[in-house]
Amino acid sequence: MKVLKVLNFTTDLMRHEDMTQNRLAIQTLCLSLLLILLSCCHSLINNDTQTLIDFKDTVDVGKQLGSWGVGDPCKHFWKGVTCRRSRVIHLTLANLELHGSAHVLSSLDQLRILDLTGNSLNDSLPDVSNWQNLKFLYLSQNQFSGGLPNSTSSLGRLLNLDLSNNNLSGEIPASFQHFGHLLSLRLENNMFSGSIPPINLTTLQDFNVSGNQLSGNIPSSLERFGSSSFEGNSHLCGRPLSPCISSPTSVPSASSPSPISSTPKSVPISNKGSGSRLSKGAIVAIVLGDAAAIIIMTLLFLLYYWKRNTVRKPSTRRPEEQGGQYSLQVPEAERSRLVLFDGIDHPFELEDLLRASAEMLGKGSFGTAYKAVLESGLSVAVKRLKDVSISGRKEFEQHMELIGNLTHPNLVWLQAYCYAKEEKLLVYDYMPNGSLYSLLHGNRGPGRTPVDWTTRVKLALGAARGLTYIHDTFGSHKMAHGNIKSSNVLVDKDGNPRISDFGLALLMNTKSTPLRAGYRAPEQNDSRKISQRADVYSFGIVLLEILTGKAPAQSQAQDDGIDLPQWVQSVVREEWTAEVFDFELMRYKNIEEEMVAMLQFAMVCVSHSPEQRPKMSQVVKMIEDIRGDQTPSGIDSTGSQSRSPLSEVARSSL
Ligand SMILES: Nc1ncnc2c1ncn2[C@@H]1O[C@H](COP(=O)(O)OP(=O)(O)OP(=O)(O)O)[C@@H](O)[C@H]1O
Repeated sequence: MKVLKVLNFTTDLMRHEDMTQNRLAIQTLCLSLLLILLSCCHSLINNDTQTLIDFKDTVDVGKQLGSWGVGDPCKHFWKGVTCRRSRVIHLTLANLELHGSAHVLSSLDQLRILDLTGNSLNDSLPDVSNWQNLKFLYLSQNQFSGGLPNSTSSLGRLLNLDLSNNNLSGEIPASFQHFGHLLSLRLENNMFSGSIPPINLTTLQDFNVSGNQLSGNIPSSLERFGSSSFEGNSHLCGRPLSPCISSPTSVPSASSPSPISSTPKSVPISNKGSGSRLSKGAIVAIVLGDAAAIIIMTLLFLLYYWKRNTVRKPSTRRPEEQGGQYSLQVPEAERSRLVLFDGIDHPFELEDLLRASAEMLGKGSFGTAYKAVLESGLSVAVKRLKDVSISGRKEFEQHMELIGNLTHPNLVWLQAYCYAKEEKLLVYDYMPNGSLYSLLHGNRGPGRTPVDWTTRVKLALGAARGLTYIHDTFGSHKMAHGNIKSSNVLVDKDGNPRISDFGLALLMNTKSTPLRAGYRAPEQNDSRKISQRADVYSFGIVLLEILTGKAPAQSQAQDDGIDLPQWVQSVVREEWTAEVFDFELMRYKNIEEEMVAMLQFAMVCVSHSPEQRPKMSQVVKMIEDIRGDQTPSGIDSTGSQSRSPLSEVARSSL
């Protein structure tokens, strides 16, 4: 109706000859278009909001979603809800005693992550046909029943699927074979029956169908997963379980072959009885056709290489040799390779990046970072990677998908990436306010602006939330950041902290951390293996930096910094505890207790034994508790340093 009205209006408009009337009409037309646009957006926002409210009404028996219902979920805090461009993209509601059907969620068509783990949701699984953008689906430890929905094939972009520990039944759909990005498929402890379809995905790292009612041969493509992935299915056989035994008495069914005798029938090469042999003419035609196709392909191939080598020879000089200029080596043929992630406010192309004015920000463990200002005025940070350990394009792209889907407000978002033979570029949001490292340790001389306690707590809390999000999102994979340090906590234009460089430690070398000595957990000194517990250790060091104002050692030699946990312990033992805190903090009144509480917890984070360290979610809770609702503390005009109660409380905890 609205569109018709606009069309009629446009026709009317053309009949007007008077200029003033025309102008008036154009203004009204723009206004009506704007109104239509606004009403569309409004109805979209309302749809997601209404869906969430309906879901709460259906399942929130334990009243755990108290924050839901006030205002807009994308503008106000609704527990577990993350939005992008006013649409709900993440819904993470694990362990909240939710009970009932989740069907209503099927209309959230922009979801990237849905985590309903550990509730008591029942009924059949929701229709998934709208979830085409979904990357992570965690529905384990509920009471979902029935078969997988017919629309499962819509989930082709999934990275992780966990339906374990439910009452699901029916067959495992063969469409999983087409989930080209799937990293983890967990279906254990359900009632799935029939045979396992021949899923052959090179991407798959984690697979479990144990504790079901599956039967028949284990497909050879899945043998590489250990026996624990298949145990508890009494009719399943073949490697890595015991071999299938042939028996003349068995009669296997088509859909669920028995472990006894499952030799596939051979397909006849020529069907002699049917009289459908090819004629001589047909054979000659096929041979000629094939030959022509091969010749054409060879010519195209030669043409491509001739063009590549004569028309455009990419420079092989590094930018350093070119006087530090920003010059990227992306051959013409590979320029379409810039992949932008969904929801970018100002899309751009590789050409825009190549034309942009740029300055070097610095060199890190993974390569060189530049600030690039595009002609549109947009500033981005471009990271030019060196020594990428992942060599294949596909693997690189999958890794980027993983990183690019993390969109927590306390992470530096990856906007785009480019994979070319000579160049691997990552494009991030540009953070104009430096890093926590530069705020704490930069320019300690005259003219320095001190960082007050409220700001320090805000930065610590935001960074902890960002890291918790990384750990929670990849909980089942035990993925970690691997390079937590104050220079990787950047500050955005609004003064909010954002963790940078997530996923790079995994990209450069799947086993080791690039961490500098002062941030490295004791167990990493030998193995260098990254883990969530080691991240907590590194985060503990960041907390100690915030409290003491001192920088940790950057190298084993330790001539450029100190072993922070050791230093704190030695200071506290010598009873001049107030000295442990940054002298800049001493002018703020009434913060001693908060600082001491934070110090105690930071020291638990840097416990020698990984098991004694808290989880990041506990760190967040601790910082939230420390601050409570207190308003920023005022400056003590006397500047006096308080020793009590620091000495007693802090010493007793260390
Ligand atoms: N998104 C960004 N916005 C603004 N500045 C950035 C951004 N990413 C990196 N930088 C800055 O670029 C410089 C180099 O950063 P880079 O991350 O490459 O190395 P690093 O953090 O010093 O060390 P590492 O590689 O071990 O993390 C640093 O000064 C950093 O603050």
